[in-house]
Amino acid sequence: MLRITREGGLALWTVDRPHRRNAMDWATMETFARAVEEACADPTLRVVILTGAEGAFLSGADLYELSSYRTEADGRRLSTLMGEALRRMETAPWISIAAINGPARGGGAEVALACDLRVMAEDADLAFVQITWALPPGWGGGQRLRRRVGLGRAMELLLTARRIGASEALQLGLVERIAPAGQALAVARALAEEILQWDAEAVRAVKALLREGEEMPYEAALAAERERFARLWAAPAHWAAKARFLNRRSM
Ligand SMILES: CC[C@@H](C(=O)O)C(=O)SCCNC(=O)CCNC(=O)[C@H](O)C(C)(C)COP(=O)(O)OP(=O)(O)OC[C@H]1O[C@@H](n2cnc3c(N)ncnc32)[C@H](O)[C@@H]1OP(=O)(O)O
Repeated sequence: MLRITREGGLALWTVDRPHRRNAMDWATMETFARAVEEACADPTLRVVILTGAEGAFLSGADLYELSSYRTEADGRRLSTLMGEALRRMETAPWISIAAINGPARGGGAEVALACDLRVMAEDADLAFVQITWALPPGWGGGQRLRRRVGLGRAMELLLTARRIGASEALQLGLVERIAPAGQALAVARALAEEILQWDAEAVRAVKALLREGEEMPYEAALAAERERFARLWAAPAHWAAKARFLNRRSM
């Protein structure tokens, strides 16, 4: 199951199947996909933290349940359901943070990569183990990994399925912050609070311009960035922030 709690503009999504090390069964994947859609329709949501229950992040898809789904159509249903949900998360107006609190395997590593930001506990690890199941990645993790670490390194990680510890993950640019053991969620919350202090429209603009810049020709991305800047220049939040600076000596 996916447990969802909400505190103001922050939502916490916890994959809660500890007896399976938070492997996602169909019901959890469908709930996850629905949660992404509903979150995209909620203008008050600003940050989603995604984590796993009881010391594991996500161990991918549920290998027990999936062993009864053997056809190509089943494979397509699986890669479409999660592939589309993760893509939607990338274009969502809110910021997603993966709190990697324990092992992330296969599809679990792909989910982490699709988030906007990642905090990883120093004793957690990530592994793209798809090849050990005679599969390539199918939830978009191959493309995301290549864009992040380059072709050769992505090839090496996908073809060895080796475990990547927190300091290597940081060095490779696979995660943005490292947390002490047991503190991934706390550090992710602190990161969320840092983001929540800023103007919501400006945060959305930063995400949008960085995400769209990955997909647009350079000149078009620069033009889109200039346009977003101009729009927010005229917004009240910008002038309120400037007024706080300009008036600070008269207070
Ligand atoms: C189809 C999508 C595909 C993809 O694109 O990659 C996948 O995601 S396939 C799944 C890929 N994931 C894995 O291969 C991970 C397998 N699990 C592990 O390597 C380890 O369990 C762990 C995650 C490193 C945790 O190890 P540990 O802490 O030692 O726990 P256990 O191994 O004892 O597991 C406890 C319990 O959980 C069950 N489990 C773990 N992972 C899965 C899973 N992905 N699906 C179903 N069940 C899982 C494990 O079997 C144990 O239960 P019992 O067998 O009942 O004891």
